[in-house]
Amino acid sequence: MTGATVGTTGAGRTGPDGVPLRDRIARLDTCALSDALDTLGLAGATTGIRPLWPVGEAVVGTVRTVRAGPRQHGQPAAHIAAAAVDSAGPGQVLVIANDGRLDVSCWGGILALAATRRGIGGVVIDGACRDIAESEELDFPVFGRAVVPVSARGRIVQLGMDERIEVAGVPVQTGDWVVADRNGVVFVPAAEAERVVGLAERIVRREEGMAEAVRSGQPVDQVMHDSKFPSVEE
Ligand SMILES: O=C([O-])CC(=O)C(=O)O
Ligand SMILES: [Mg+2]
Repeated sequence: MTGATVGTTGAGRTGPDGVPLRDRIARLDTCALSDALDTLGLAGATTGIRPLWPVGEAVVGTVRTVRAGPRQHGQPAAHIAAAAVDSAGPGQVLVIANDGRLDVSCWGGILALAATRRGIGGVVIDGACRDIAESEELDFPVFGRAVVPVSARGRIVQLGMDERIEVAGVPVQTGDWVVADRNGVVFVPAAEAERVVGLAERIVRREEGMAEAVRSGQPVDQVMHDSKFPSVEE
């Protein structure tokens, strides 16, 4: 699946063929990126986080992190993620760490409306959201663990923004790349992006060769045998 590029960070950087890094990432999918991260021994692929409406195009962009947590006092407080929405923009994807909690939303239709008005590319939540029909209506991609009716209001707040967070056990920081598609969500550390993307491109070419071999009648047990997977790093 190819994706809609919404990333800006790194936009000036180009590969050997002069193609900007973000365009190269947009040609890849989460599976190829996950394989490249695996090969390099890097964390980045998450499990358990999926599109919460049938998002067609992949989301590709740079991360803005939000750390959510329980509200500690009874004073009126800013709504979860409101400050992040108000400060993010085109090319960015909000990533909300809420420790995988499924008992409370940390995203909803009003936030999605505000996010689309700012050109934000989507949201990835290690937790739950609500108002999913409103996000779908807005064509605003939402990835997370669950949809629930229970409001964030009075329960959780934004504890931090642009901090290093963990999403499904993966360390993530503002400026990292995120790709989210029907397979799930993968983060690519900004400092490793060139290496990961270059390797993922080679993995895609290898898979194209394997598919061609199957089409030409080779048995799949040969095509997919472990011995056909020499180090793709060389
Ligand atoms: O309170 C929430 O969970 C968020 C919400 O409904 C909205 O943004 O519309
Ligand atoms: Mg709402």
